[in-house]
Amino acid sequence: MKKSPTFGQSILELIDVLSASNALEEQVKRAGDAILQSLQQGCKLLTCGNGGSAADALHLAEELVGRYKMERRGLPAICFNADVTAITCIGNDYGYDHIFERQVEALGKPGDVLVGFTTSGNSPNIISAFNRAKAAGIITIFLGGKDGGAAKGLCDHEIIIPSFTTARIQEVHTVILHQWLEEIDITDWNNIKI
Ligand SMILES: O=C(CO)[C@@H](O)[C@H](O)[C@H](O)[C@H](O)COP(=O)(O)O
Ligand SMILES: [Zn+2]
Repeated sequence: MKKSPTFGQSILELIDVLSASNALEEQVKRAGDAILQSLQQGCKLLTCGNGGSAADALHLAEELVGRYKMERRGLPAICFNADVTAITCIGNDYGYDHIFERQVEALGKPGDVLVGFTTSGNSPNIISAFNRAKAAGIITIFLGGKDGGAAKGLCDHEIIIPSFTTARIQEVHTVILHQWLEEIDITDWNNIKI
C-alpha cells in the first residue's frame, strides 16, 4: 500500500530544499532588482502560472497592487490568470497554449517585467508568453524547478529551485516573492514620479 509522507517528513524536505535554495541568493536579488527598477521607471509587473502556480502569480501581483507589510502607494501589476473572460475567450478561440501569450501582446509594454511561474518549466502557455515577451522588449523572469525544462535558458533571469517535488518548489517560490516585496516595500515611492 502506498504511504503519504507525514507532515514532519514534508517539513524536513522543505527545510532541505530551502537550505539548498540559499545558493540562489544572487539570482533572486538580481531578478528582484529588475522588478524594482522596472517599477521605478513607471513600467509594470506581469505574472502568470497554472494550478498552484496560478495562485502564486496572483499572490505576487496582489501584494504590489494591494500591500505587503508597509504603507506605500499601490504599484502596477497584472496577473494574466486572473481574468477568466480573457482566458476562456483566448483558450476557446486560439487554444490553451496561447492564453498568456495573447495577454502579453495586448497589455505588455517594453520595460515591463513578466514573471512566469512553472515548476516543470514545461507549460507551453508559459513558454509562449516568455517568447512573446522577449520579442516585445519585456524583461522575463522564470521561476522554476526540477531540471528547468523547456524554459531553461530562455529568459533574462531564471531561478530554478533544486527539487523535483512540485509542492516544495511552489513553497520556495512563495519565499522568493515575499523577499522581492521586502525591497519594494522599503523604496520611497513618494519621491518617484510614476
Ligand atoms: O499545485 C499543484 C501541485 O502542488 C498543481 O495544481 C500544479 O500547479 C499543476 O499540476 C500545474 O499544471 C503544474 O504546472 P507547472 O508548474 O509544471 O507549470
Ligand atoms: Zn499545490
